[in-house]
Amino acid sequence: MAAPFMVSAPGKVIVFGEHGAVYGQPAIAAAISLRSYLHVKTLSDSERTVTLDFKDIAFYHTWAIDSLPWTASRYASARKLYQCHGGSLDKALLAAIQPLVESISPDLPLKERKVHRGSATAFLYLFLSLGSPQSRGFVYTLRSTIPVGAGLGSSASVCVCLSAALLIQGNALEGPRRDWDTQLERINSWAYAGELCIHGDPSGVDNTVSCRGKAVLFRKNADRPSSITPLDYFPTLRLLLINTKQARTTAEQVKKVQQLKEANQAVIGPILDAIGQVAEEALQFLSSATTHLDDSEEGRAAIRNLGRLFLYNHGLLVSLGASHPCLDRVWQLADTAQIGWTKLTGAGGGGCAIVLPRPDVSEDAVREFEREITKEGFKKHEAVLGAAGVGVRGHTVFRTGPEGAVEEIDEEQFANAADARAIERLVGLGGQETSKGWMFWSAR
Ligand SMILES: Nc1ncnc2c1ncn2[C@@H]1O[C@H](COP(=O)(O)OP(=O)(O)OP(=O)(O)O)[C@@H](O)[C@H]1O
Ligand SMILES: C[C@@](O)(CCO)CC(=O)[O-]
Repeated sequence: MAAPFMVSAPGKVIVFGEHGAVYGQPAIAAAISLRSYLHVKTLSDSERTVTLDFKDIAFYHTWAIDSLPWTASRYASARKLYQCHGGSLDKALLAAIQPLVESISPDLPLKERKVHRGSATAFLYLFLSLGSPQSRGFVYTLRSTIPVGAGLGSSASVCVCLSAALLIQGNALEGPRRDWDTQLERINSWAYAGELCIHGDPSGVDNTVSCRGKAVLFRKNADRPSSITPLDYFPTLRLLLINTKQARTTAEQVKKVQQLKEANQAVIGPILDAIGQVAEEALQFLSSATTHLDDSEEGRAAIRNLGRLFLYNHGLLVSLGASHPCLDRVWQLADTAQIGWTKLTGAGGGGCAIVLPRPDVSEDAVREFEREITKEGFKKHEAVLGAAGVGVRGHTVFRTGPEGAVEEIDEEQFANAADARAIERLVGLGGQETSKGWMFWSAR
């Protein structure tokens, strides 16, 4: 029986360019140290079932492998090539999955049912595309330190984990030690298919940065693959990440902007273009050899310049209706106390804001701001930008495994870890990372 293994992928913040990204404008996104972790256990020959144990959304479901609609998968014959997915989903496969998904969590309120069904759709689509009717049974246990529905790319990191795990199980990856760019493309293309199942019409920026890690400039192209430029020089920016805990879904937010655009192209089109212009200007500025975000007078001026771009970007998103009174409140608190420049991040409508502190702000003022934020019921997350992308842990997954002995992670302990810190301690990654036993498909 194959030994258990674990894959992991990070969440993200969009620093500039959300919503514009859906319409082909550039966006700058960075991976964060909050991550999803997927533990994969192979069952014995006689147990021909596949189980999802997605703890963060309290979703547990088992399917008999023989009962799945294998004949609907157009990939069945091409599976051995593991060809990358195009920009749209296979409608016949989606339709075949639908009855299975509709029977999930029937007694839960609609909102929770939708959450379960989104994840189940993404999983079944990928399992039927990349698995096989002769497949062994598996249990997939997922834990994440990324808050769900907060604009931090939780769904993308889940989709990257599922794609990587299923490709590993299908022997379609050679391991991070060689030709990792091709492998990353493969993982990313299937992760995007998962995102399409959950989000409707996403740009692909979230799964791309989750896959590759660090920071990227992303641009969706209509008629050819998206352009992805790794931003290896991306500076260590100090950002405060404030979660308003106001849940919303990316799919609904993207749809709202789409409807706005359809209703008034003449006004909304230029706003989306301007969002792209801000990202463009930020890129030129950040990639300039003369930009240093240090404590010198020039460094301080550079941070103020970035703050100005935060201001523009947020204002444009507000005019698209992407803000929320809670996000406005974060903005107001940070502005009144002269803490720094605030911008919503991700799809908006709730979720998270990022605050770029002024270069001259005192630590006392930041602490007071954090107290105010907590009083409002918001939560500050500690997140380091520029984290590693998709990774794998397990000695026997690839021929060239990690160096040194790697202890197996106890599935029970992982499934029942009390909180984010306990998960990170157990897996040796995330904020407390030692990364022992982990291998990543990109240079760290
Ligand atoms: N930890 C998780 N476990 C299982 N499924 C998840 C998890 N996180 C996200 N999902 C799936 O993705 C959906 C979340 O999408 P949603 O738009 O609410 O947030 P997000 O991905 O966190 O935000 P964004 O795309 O703006 O960064 C959920 O409804 C669920 O189906
Ligand atoms: C709102 C959006 O631009 C970012 C979501 O993180 C949607 C997308 O690009 O897929």
